[in-house]
Amino acid sequence: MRTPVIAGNWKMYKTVDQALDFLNTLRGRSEVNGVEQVLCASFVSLPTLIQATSGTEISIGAQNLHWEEEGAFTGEVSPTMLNDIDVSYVIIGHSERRTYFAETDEAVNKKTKSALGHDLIPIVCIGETLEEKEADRTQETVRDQVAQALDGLTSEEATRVILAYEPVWAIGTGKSATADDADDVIRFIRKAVSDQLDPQVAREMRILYGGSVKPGNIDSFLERQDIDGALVGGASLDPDSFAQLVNAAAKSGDQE
Ligand SMILES: O=C[C@H](O)COP(=O)(O)O
Repeated sequence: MRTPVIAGNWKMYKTVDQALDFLNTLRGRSEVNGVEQVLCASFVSLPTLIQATSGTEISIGAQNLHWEEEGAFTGEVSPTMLNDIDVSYVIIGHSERRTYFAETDEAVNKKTKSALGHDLIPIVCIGETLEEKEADRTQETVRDQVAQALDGLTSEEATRVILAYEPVWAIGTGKSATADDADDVIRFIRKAVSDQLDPQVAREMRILYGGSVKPGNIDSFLERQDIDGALVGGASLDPDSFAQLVNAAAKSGDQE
């Protein structure tokens, strides 16, 4: 059985004090069993958040990393540095990084390998743009992104990857994919993983949906067998709404 994951992507929101306020309000409100809850915050807040969540069921993730361990790469953060402060997860290849920071599939692959080599759990984002969707190229796009992200990984490594299917047109727009459409694409992704690696990896790999997920629509995604949780932007910024998402996922895990 795959443990559901609710990962909040705080993007470039929240100062250190605001991050701590969030945790203080969240305390005791989110279910601790049967679900992995992850908060992916800015690099600046990570050490404080890790200290504040020590001994709790909340895990902390970064939103990016460089694949090299060290070097002359101004402004970058290495996997070794994330290890040093006990970060557990890292988002890789988010569409905002692909669009605004020219992150390529090749870089996504290098970062994924580097994260795995440093015991970080990569949350690798894939998804089609509106233009690709309208040209009926959703499957082709996600298949290529998955193929390149997982290229060269062993089955054992690939099983540790979490994929997040985030249609770019659904991110921050309030217009989520329908559960039917998300489910269709995620089943297609599972089949692609099975063809590329092996059926067991496809059965064990967690695949999340992301794009305008909120407490009001999370159940429709979680009730689909192939959707293992969500990567959430806007609705993860509020502790009450994040707790509701986590609790919904814990409940969905109970029912399986
Ligand atoms: O990483 C999260 C996604 O970009 C989704 O953001 P959103 O929930 O605000 O649409």
